[in-house]
Amino acid sequence: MCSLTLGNFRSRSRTSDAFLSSVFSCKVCCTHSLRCSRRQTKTHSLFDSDICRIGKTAHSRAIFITQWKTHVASKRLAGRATLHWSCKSTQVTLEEEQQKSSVCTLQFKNVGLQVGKAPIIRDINFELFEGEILCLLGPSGSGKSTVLRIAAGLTRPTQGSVYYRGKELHGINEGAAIVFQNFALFPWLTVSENVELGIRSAKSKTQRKAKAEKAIDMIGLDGYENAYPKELSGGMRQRVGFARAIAVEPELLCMDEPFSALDVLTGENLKSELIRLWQAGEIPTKSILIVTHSIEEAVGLADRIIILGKDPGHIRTLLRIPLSHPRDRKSRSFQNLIDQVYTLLSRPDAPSSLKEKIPVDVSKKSTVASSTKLASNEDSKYPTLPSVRIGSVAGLLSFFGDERCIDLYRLGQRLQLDVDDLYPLLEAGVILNILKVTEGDVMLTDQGSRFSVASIDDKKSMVREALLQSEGARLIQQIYRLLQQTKRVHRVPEELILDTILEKHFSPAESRRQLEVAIEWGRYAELFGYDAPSGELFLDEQDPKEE
Ligand SMILES: Nc1ncnc2c1ncn2[C@@H]1O[C@H](COP(=O)(O)OP(=O)(O)OP(=O)(O)O)[C@@H](O)[C@H]1O
Repeated sequence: MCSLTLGNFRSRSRTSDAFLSSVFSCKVCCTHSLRCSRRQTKTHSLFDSDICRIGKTAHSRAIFITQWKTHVASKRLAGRATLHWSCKSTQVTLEEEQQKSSVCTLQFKNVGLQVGKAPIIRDINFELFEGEILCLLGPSGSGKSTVLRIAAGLTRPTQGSVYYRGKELHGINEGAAIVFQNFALFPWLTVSENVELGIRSAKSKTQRKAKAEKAIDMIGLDGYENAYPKELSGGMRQRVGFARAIAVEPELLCMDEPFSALDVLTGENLKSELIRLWQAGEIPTKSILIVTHSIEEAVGLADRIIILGKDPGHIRTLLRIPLSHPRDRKSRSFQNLIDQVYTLLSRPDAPSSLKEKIPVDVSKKSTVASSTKLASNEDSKYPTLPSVRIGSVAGLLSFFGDERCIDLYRLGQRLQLDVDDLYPLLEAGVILNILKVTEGDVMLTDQGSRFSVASIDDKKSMVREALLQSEGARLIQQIYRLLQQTKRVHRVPEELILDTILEKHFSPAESRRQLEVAIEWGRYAELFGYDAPSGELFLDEQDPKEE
């Protein structure tokens, strides 16, 4: 038994849920009723199975539903089938509750990756179905590219399994092709040669050439076959990247921020062409997995969005986008989804490792050495410090003007910042107790209101207090405590902090980044200083030049 859900209809007719239920003889949930009548529903023989030919009127959609139900029943598809469409849309989006079709292309089961001692991702579970575009969205460092690389078989997970078309993946995924953010073209090869490079399925050179030519034509690069990458604009180079991926006729197309290196208009153009090729079935691709850090891009493209959190990378939530293509970005439903995703992304994770609170001295001048040993918190992961300057967070407050509360999306627009840039600023604001993020809104806390009008000295002492108390700043607290514990000199080489604290929790690159942020924040708060020539951190009560 399947059930159909009709979503987002304006309530404007006499037709009730009960009526639809009787017509379709299966469970029908209507959020609103649909204009149709018995006479109209009886004309269902007019229906053509081609979805594109569904009319714009409500009754032709109703006919479609009838047919869809029959279709679902005849195919004996498992699970709940769901039919969605938006009241403003002229087309129908068809989805089953969890999938577009019941054929699973890719499956991640409890997938994790650990590099050395550093966990990169953990417990990644999801399925990607035929006919589906799945977006991986999340802050920097949440493991989006890692998941994509694992799907393409370029990285081998250290935990769990990946299945491609039901078979466990070992090595390169032969059914997948990948499009990279930075195009990854060979500069010494022509467009044709770059595209031909990946085609392994061809039996002869002629066949390989023909496949490359077809992909080049399809992606609008004809005339440029003999050009070298340096002769092409960024947009054209990425077209070569797409052509190279399409030429291998992949069933799974993996894309790692493919539009982010392009200017907005070029990116939009390429995106809409890709969607057109995909919808028209001109490319053999069955499923698309795409990494982005742009909410608008994710909502604009995806059927489902996986929102990832970090420390280590994990799935926070999975969201369905019940909109048809082409999507109207100005529509209320589109904007609502953007708000929803913003909210989900900006709601801080509550890392389990933060349950224990470290006792610290709130007073900067305190010389009482904590009896807590350095090792006491070694095993619990430090929350990642967002890589932003305190000055930028302070600057953010000026965009509030007289308001205490601003919608996240509006704030992003006001600042002209994408989520990847806005998110760390908000995270820092929360750590510093000057911002609060709830349900799609950013609010100034009382402390935030005081901070925005405070003198520089007062700002510093507010930051100092927040850093010593906030659970999100445990790394800074640990460094501060270590410096206090170091007898007399109160100096510690940065290498020691990297070795004993950071590299147990982060990759080497991230460790270095975390150290830089900790130094920048610690300096601002006058908790500790950094002597670049010796590479040592020292308690701020000491001036290194005096020694
Ligand atoms: N092979 C590796 N060795 C060490 N660290 C790694 C490795 N692969 C990934 N990392 C680290 O894992 C984290 C996640 O990386 P990944 O590139 O997957 O994240 P992302 O969400 O795609 O980030 P971005 O949006 O910045 O590209 C990063 O901190 C990265 O430095």
